[in-house]
Amino acid sequence: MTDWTETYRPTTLSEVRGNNKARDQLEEWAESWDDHRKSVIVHGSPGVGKTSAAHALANDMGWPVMELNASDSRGADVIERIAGEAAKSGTLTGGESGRRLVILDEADNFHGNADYGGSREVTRVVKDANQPIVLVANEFYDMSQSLRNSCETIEFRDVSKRSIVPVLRDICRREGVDFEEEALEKIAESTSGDLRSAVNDLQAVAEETERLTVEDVVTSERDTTEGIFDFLDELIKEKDAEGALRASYDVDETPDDLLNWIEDNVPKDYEGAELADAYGFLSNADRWLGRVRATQDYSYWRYATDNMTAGVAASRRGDKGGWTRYGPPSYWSKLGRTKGTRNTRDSIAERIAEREGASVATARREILPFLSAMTHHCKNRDLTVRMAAAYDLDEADVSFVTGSGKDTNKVASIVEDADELKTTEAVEHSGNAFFTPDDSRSDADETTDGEPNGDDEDGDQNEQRTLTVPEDDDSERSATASDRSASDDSATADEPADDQSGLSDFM
Ligand SMILES: Nc1ncnc2c1ncn2[C@@H]1O[C@H](COP(=O)(O)OP(=O)(O)OP(=O)(O)O)[C@@H](O)[C@H]1O
Repeated sequence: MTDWTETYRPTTLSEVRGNNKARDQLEEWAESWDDHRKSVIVHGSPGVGKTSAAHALANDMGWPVMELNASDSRGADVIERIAGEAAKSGTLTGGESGRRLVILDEADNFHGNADYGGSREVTRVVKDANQPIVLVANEFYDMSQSLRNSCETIEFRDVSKRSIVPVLRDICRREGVDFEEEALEKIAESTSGDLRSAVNDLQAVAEETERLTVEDVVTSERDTTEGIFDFLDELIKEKDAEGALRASYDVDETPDDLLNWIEDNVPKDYEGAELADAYGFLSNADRWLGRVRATQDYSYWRYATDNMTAGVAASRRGDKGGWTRYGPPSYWSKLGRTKGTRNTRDSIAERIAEREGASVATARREILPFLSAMTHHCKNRDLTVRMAAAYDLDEADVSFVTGSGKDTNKVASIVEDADELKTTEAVEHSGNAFFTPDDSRSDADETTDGEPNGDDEDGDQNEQRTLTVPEDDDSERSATASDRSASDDSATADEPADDQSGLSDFM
């Protein structure tokens, strides 16, 4: 059976769904390339169509493609030869115009890796290019600043459920699969903005059934996640080090995902010294995973797995009983997985901790994810400005917390306003915690209203602070601070960690 993600890969830009703005920008970039001669970085989460868009663009423009993948090629000379030559040569077998499109996939993996010549080499090639180059990356900030500065930037957002469903519907029709509309919605919902996963899930379920129903989707979800819940129980509560390692062999998760699952759930049962020890092992595991990413040497996975399983089990002190509500890893914890983002995250968490009188761990695991959800894409501008002022956030920080592009005017103007706000008395002398999302309503004006009204006279009837959190271009979701105390099993792309206790407990 052919892979549907390949069969239904967009061949023209108009088939790239859910990122209209980015798509238009890409087209514009290509059409005006002769005038500006800049390369472009296309970045965003996995499976949202970045690489497909680059290929579709080449197709639309009639440009042959030359693709280079960071992990396939070893050594600076290879980069030089392929990207350099291709970039310089206007006469190679190009299209009618002599143009060809160079696609540098996994461009965030070149960074700091001597084997690949590091990012300096790439930056040089990219700067000197005589042909258009698209650099595709998941992690914008894993690329060096000079590389980022020498390129235009286009962000691909997670694909909204609303955009995913029609893609699935279309595939079903073309494959002759009968379906319940709701089943498609369920798939779209559970794949959190990743269109490739949605298509994969659709294919997996559709192959097992005559008519695709919601029940099929739910059953298949349960089958794939049941294993992990049993494993967490064994790891966290029951098995010794060796048993935990063995149990992990049966779990159908990548080490990266497994680490996220463990990291998010271990604090539900461990505390104090045992938790600190467990985190120590998890951060070792994380380092090994980083090494795998940097070198593509998968033999390091073993050390990562040893640490996250045997290490965590060995950290346990005393018996653990009872039933624990484990939950899937949050989008947020996945974000902390790379060095660049982790450093930014930790430095912001430290500032939050200081101001709020909370521990850094609480700031990182509880407060920051919450703020991130509330200021998603800076839509709640007023709140974002106040937050930036309260925690001294610069543009990179604001971009990190909100998910907005760092170089956007929006982020720059927020930081400017925050600087201004910092000089006003209100903030200087407040000394109050900025973050008070509990129900005490003691200083409602410090936190937020949904409107960017800029005045401070709203210490009124804020019974419940309702914040409108935009999900993406075409849909909106609302959340209230106190809603967050209620446990919610479903982790979606932009929701913070499932926090059983409610944030107010930590304040
Ligand atoms: N926006 C989209 N519109 C249509 N199909 C898409 C889109 N995004 C992803 N797909 C489907 O998912 C597959 C994988 O997409 P693609 O490889 O382009 O994603 P990506 O963002 O480059 O991910 P990665 O960073 O993991 O390479 C495509 O072949 C296509 O089937």
